Amino acid sequence: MSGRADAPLRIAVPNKGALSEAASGILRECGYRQRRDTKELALTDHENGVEFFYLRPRDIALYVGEGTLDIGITGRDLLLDSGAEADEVLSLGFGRARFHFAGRPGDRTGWGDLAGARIATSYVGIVESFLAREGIDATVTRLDGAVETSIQLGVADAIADVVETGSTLRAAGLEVFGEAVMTSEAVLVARSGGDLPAGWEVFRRRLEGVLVARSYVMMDYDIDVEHLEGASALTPGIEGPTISPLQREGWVAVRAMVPRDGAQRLMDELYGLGARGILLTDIHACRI
Ligand SMILES: Nc1ncnc2c1ncn2[C@@H]1O[C@H](COP(=O)(O)OP(=O)(O)OP(=O)(O)O)[C@@H](O)[C@H]1O
Ligand SMILES: O=P(O)(O)OC[C@H]1O[C@H](OP(=O)(O)OP(=O)(O)O)[C@H](O)[C@@H]1O
Ligand SMILES: [Mg+2]
Repeated sequence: MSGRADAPLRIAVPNKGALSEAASGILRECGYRQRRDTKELALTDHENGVEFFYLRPRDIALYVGEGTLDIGITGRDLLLDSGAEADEVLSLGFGRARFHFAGRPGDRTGWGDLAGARIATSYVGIVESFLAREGIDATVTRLDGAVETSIQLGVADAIADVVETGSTLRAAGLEVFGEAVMTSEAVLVARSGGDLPAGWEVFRRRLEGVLVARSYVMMDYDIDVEHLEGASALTPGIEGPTISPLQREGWVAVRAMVPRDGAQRLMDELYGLGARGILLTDIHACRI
C-alpha cells in the first residue's frame, strides 16, 4: 500500500445486519459523514479524507485481506471464519455474541458428543477449524441462515451459530451444549503486515476517543482537604485528579474521569467519606 500516503483512507462498513447501525453510529460519533439512505453503497467524506464502502460484513475481511480496502468493521467471528489475511486491530464493544453448538435438549451434553454428527452452520470456517483442533470427526453442512430449522427438517443433528439473547434457539426448541466456541464483537480489521495510509492514525485515535468516552464518565465533587487523599485514591483519573481551590476554607473541588461501570457505587463511597456536590456527566469524545 506504499505510494498511497496521501490517498483517502478506504474503510469497509457493514451495509446491513446486526452490526450495520451501530457501526455507522460510532463513525458518526467520530465526526465522519455517514450515508442517510441504506441504498447508498459508497460515500466520500472529503473533509476528513476518508471513503466508506458499505459491504456485507461477511465479505469485509476478504476485501481488507486482499488490500482492496484499508480497514473495515466486521465481527470477530466473521474475520475468523473468512480465513482472510487480516488482523483485528481494535475491538469496538458492540455486536457482542457467543458462538455455540446447539441441538435438541438432552441429545448432546458436550463437544465430545459431536463425533459423527451432521452439523449445519453459516460459519463453516470456524466449525471446521474447531473440529480439526479438537480431533472430532463430523460432517459440516453450509447454510445461509435460519440454521435452527435444519434440525426439525432432519438435515442436521446439531447446529453451530451465533447466540445473542438465545430467543431464536428457544423458539426452535433447541439448547446450547458445551462451552462457547468463541465470543465475538465488532472489531476493526486491517491487512496482516500491511502499511496503512497516514490518515489511519487519526481514524484510530478518534475511535479510541469515542470508546473511552463510552466507558468513562466525568466525576466532580467537593471535599474537605483532610479527606482528599482517601478520595483521590478512589478517583485517580488518568494522569491524576484535577484539584481546584474552593472559596470555602479547607475544601477543594475534585474532577476525574472514572469508569462508567461502578460509578454509582463510587458516589456512595465518596459521600461516605464526606464528599458533597457529587456530579456525574457524560463525556462525548476525548483524546487521552
Ligand atoms: N443477534 C445477532 N444475530 C446475528 N449476528 C449477530 C447478533 N449479534 C451480533 N451479531 C454479529 O453480527 C455479525 C453477523 O452479521 P450479519 O450481517 O450476518 O448479521 P445478520 O443479523 O445475520 O444479518 P443477515 O441476517 O441480514 O445476514 C456477526 O459478527 C455476529 O457475531
Ligand atoms: O440469540 P438471538 O438473540 O436469538 O440471536 C441469534 C440469532 O440471530 C441470527 O439470526 P438472524 O436474525 O440474523 O437470521 P439469519 O439466521 O437468517 O441470519 C443468528 O443466526 C441467530 O439465529
Ligand atoms: Mg443473520
